[in-house]
Amino acid sequence: MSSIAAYYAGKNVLITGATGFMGKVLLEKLLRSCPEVKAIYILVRPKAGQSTQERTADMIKCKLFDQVGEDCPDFEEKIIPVSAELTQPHLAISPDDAKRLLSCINIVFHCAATVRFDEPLKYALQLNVMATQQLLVLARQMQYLEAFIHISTAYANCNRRYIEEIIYPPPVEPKKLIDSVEWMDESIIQEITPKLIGDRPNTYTYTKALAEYVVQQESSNMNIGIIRPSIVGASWQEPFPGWIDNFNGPSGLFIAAGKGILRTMRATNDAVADLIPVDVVVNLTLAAGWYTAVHRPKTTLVYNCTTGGINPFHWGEIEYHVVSSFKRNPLEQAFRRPNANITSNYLINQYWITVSHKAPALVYDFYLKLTGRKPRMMRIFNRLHKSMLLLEYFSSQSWEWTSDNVNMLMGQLSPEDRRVRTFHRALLS
Ligand SMILES: CCCCCCCC/C=C/CCCCCCCC(=O)SCCNC(=O)CCNC(=O)[C@H](O)C(C)(C)COP(=O)(O)OP(=O)(O)OC[C@H]1O[C@@H](n2cnc3c(N)ncnc32)[C@H](O)[C@@H]1OP(=O)(O)O
Ligand SMILES: NC(=O)C1=CN([C@@H]2O[C@H](COP(=O)(O)OP(=O)(O)OC[C@H]3O[C@@H](n4cnc5c(N)ncnc54)[C@H](OP(=O)(O)O)[C@@H]3O)[C@@H](O)[C@H]2O)C=CC1
Repeated sequence: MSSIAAYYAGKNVLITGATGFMGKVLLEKLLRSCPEVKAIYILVRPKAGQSTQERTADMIKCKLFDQVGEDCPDFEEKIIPVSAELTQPHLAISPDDAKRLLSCINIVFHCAATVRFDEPLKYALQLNVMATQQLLVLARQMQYLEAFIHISTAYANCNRRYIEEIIYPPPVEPKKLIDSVEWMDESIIQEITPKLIGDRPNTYTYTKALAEYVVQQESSNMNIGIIRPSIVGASWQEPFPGWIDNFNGPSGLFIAAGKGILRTMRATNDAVADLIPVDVVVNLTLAAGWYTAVHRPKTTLVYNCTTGGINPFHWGEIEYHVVSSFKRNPLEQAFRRPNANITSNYLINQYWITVSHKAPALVYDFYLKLTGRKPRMMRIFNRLHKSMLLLEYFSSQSWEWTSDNVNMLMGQLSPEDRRVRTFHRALLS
């Protein structure tokens, strides 16, 4: 058994955000690669009329868990759903559940967050910063806690071009901001948000930067690790290639291009597209949990989980591969044949948006109306244009991240672990 799997044997793990894209993959990999893990507690909020238990039961039916179902048929018994709502006081965890968590948890992986770029600042603060503070309060009381791993983003400091594996001073003292927004009317907060976030593009990156600072300041004597993934895409190898369950980041735009809807997008051809497969991120995350608990670094280590510095890929190449892949494997019910082009020129992009997005949408909606059907194309294009506007910031420029801690972590792995947990070699190939 690899030393990482040996470490997690007999341990009780807590995951927040386990129903999310990355959280699911983390849960699955832990169950499959560390079969001796004792229990995995997952904080799951009731949602859309489903209880915590019902949501969990539904979640593990998804294809992602097929492999672990074959390898470890009783894996479900290791998953212990705990009802929580991270924006509520004490995370809305019942006193009994809290007592149980305090008495047994050895490692925490904090994945839960709002990743929306257009999230109102107050909510983004509540979930990405205040919930993290609440979780740290809980973690500090855990009698047997060995490591607390916080999932941040490589773009938390995207207002810098060169980003080291350190926690930068926050744009504002989080407590001051939290106290101010407590009493402010939503409309006032909305008014001042652009000024507050300053040279960051959205409330997401802003609050993720604040969260890192809070983790550093409020972790007292806990062993902390911070993971900063860049743009997380579909799985590369595990449990099978190509698994993803959302339209976030470029994924939605790739689909829109494959459906022949997206024909033009503002991006810079030679800007680095720092995409990283979700299974590679999860392998690094589990390795960091092991390293933090076993080697107990004196300071909080930050891991820039990025690819641009190791095996750079560019948006111009993405354009080529996305279009050629969908030409070879066309999507069903495509609106048109895939033929997307990126351009860094605003006017050219606006021209193509008019000619190859809006005009065809109007014509097609007119045809739908004529044939007694509900027009829908313009609505789809408006939603797509909103996504594109929010994502352009990230596809029009490049960043450089150091990766000394990631390299160090790789160096600590045994040959067996390197085989089981590719998070570096994969990027070199
Ligand atoms: C040849 C092609 C070339 C392409 C070039 C690509 C360049 C693009 C580069 C991109 C870089 C990305 C950099 C990310 C860096 C940071 C990473 C991280 O750290 S965190 C993760 C990132 N977070 C996000 O990606 C959230 C971004 N998304 C949002 O904030 C929202 O989705 C938003 C504001 C864009 C839209 O919000 P709404 O409210 O209008 O829509 P909603 O509620 O999200 O979704 C409504 C429905 O539309 C689908 N949808 C959402 N986005 C879509 C999309 N882009 N394409 C298609 N469908 C989409 C959803 O699945 C949903 O479907 P239902 O109603 O549930 O059935
Ligand atoms: N995807 C990416 O490209 C990247 C993601 N990250 C980071 O990785 C982490 C996970 O991201 P990702 O998996 O993409 O995000 P998702 O949006 O897929 O998942 C978010 C998770 O947080 C949970 N959550 C949200 N609000 C609450 C709440 N109020 N109470 C309890 N749980 C809640 C969601 O639960 P529910 O199912 O109930 O909504 C879900 O499990 C985040 O911290 C993000 O910043 C970093 C870099 C890139």
